[in-house]
Amino acid sequence: MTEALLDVRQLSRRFAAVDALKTVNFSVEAGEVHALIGPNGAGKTTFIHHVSGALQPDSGSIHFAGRDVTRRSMHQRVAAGMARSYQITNVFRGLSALDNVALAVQGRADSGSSFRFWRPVRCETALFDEARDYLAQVGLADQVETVAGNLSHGEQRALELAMALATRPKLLLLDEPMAGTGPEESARMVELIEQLARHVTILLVEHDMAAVFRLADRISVLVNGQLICTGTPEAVRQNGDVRRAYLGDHL
Ligand SMILES: Nc1ncnc2c1ncn2[C@@H]1O[C@H](COP(=O)(O)OP(=O)(O)OP(=O)(O)O)[C@@H](O)[C@H]1O
Repeated sequence: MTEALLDVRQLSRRFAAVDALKTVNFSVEAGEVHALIGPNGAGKTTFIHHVSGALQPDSGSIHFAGRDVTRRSMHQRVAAGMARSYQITNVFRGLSALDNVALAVQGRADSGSSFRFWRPVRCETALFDEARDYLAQVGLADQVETVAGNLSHGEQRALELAMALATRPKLLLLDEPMAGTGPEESARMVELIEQLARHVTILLVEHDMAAVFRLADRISVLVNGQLICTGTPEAVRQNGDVRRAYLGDHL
C-alpha cells in the first residue's frame, strides 16, 4: 500500500475543559479531494490549525510527504509543500492582483536565499509570467492589473488561491472557501476547485454540503472532537451515525 500524503495519527488537543480533538486518525491520499465536515464546534478549525502548524498537539503525530512534521513550524510545512488559503488572507489590498501573486512566487523562490534584491531583470520577467499563469488558472486573467482591494469577494478568494498555488503545493488546505460567497460566486468557486483538483491534492473544510458532496472523493465527519466516519460521499450519506449527528439536517 502506498503511503498517504498526509497521515495524522492519534492527534489529541485539549483547551481547558474542552477536548477539542480526541485521538483523531486521519489521512489524505495523493490526488484526492478529502472533505472534513461536522457541526459547529466539532473541532474542524482546530484540526486544520494542527495540520498547518499554527497549533501544537498534546499528543499524536502528523506525517506529511513521508516526513514527521509534528514539531515543524508553519513556514517549514509551507516549504515542504503545504499551502493554506487562509494564510494568504493577508493579501496586500493596495497592490494589483499580479503584484500580490508575484510576491508569493518570489517568496517561494527566495526561501533560503538572501540575494532577493539582486535578481536580474530577466528573472523578474519570468516571475511575472509565472504569476500571470496562476491568475489565469483561477480565472483572473482579465484582472491582473486590478488593485486587490477592488476585486469582488469571490475574486479575492480566487486571488488567495492563486497565491497558494504560487507556493507549488503538494497539498492545498481550503478552509471554508465558500464562506461569504453568493450562489453565483459559490458555483464559480466549485468549478475552480474542480479544476485545481486535477493538479493538486486538496483537504477541504466546508459547511456547504452541496459543494462538499460534489467535490469530495472522500469525506470525514468530525463530531465533538471525534472522527465518526470516513468514506465515499455515498457511504457517508448512508451512514446512520452521521445522519443522526449531523447530516440529518442537511439532507
Ligand atoms: N483557543 C481556544 N481556547 C479554548 N477553546 C477553544 C479554542 N479554540 C477552539 N476551542 C474550542 O474547541 C472546540 C472546537 O472548536 P473549532 O473552532 O475547532 O470547531 P469548528 O468545527 O471549526 O467549528 P465551526 O464550524 O463553528 O468553525 C469548541 O468547543 C471551541 O470552543
